[in-house]
Amino acid sequence: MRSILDAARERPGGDARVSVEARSFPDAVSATEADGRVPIIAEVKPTSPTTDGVREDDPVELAQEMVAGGATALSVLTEPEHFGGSTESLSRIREAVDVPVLRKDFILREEQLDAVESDLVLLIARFVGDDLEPLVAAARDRGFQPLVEVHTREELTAALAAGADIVGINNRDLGKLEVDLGTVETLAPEVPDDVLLVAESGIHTPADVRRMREAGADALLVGTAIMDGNVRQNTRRLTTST
Ligand SMILES: O=P(O)(O)OC[C@@H](O)[C@@H](O)c1c[nH]c2ccccc12
Repeated sequence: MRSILDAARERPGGDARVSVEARSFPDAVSATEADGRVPIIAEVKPTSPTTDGVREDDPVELAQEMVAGGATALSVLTEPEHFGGSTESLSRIREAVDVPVLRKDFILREEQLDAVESDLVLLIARFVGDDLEPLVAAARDRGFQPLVEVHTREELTAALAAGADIVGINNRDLGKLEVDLGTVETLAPEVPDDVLLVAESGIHTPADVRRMREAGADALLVGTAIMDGNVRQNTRRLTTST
C-alpha cells in the first residue's frame, strides 16, 4: 500500500472554492460544559492502520448514535485508502446532525480544502511544515475553523505562531504510532488560555478522560474507544465521566 502521505499528495482538490457557514465549535464546547458534560469529539473511523478489521455500519447511523450519546462534535475521516473514509460520507453526516463536524484528512495543499464542506478542518503541523500559516489563513478565508494538530513542543510553537486558536495535541506519534497520554500532560501548560485545547488519541476509559481534563484539555477527540462496540453507550460513558 502507498504511504498515507504519498496518497495525500496525489489526492485532487475540489472543482470550486468552497465557502462554509461553520457551526461554532467554541460555542458547542461551552454549551456542553454548561450542561455538565465533558466535551467529546467522537470520530467516525471505519478502519485505520492501527485497528483490526473494518466497521461496515452506515456512517450516518454511527454519527447519530454518537450525538445521541452526547458528543459535542464529530470527526469524520475522509482519507479513503488507509482509513476507509470518504468526502461523501462526511457530507451525508453533516446533513444528518446539528453538531460541528471536523474533516479529518491529510491536507497538504490549499485546493484540497475545497474537496468538501465541513465546520472544522484538520491541519497536521508535522506534515504541512512551512505551509501552516498560509493554510490556516486559506481555511479561515473559506469559513472553516482550523484545528491544528501537534505532537511536539516545536510543532506547538509553530501552530501558535501561525495563529491557531484551536490546537489538538496528538498523544500518538504519527511516525512510530505509539501512544503516550503524557504528551498532553507535558505540552498543555504551554498552550495559552485563549486557545482551545483538544486532547487527541489513546483515550479509552473514564480515568483517561479525567486525566486529560486535569491536564487542561478543553475537549477530547476519541475514535477507537467509541467505534469499538455500542457507539452510543461508549460515547455516553465518556461524556459523563466527570
Ligand atoms: O482512535 P483514537 O486513539 O481514539 O484516536 C482518534 C484520533 O485522535 C486519531 O484517529 C487521529 C489523530 N490524529 C490523526 C491524524 C490522522 C488520522 C487519524 C488521527
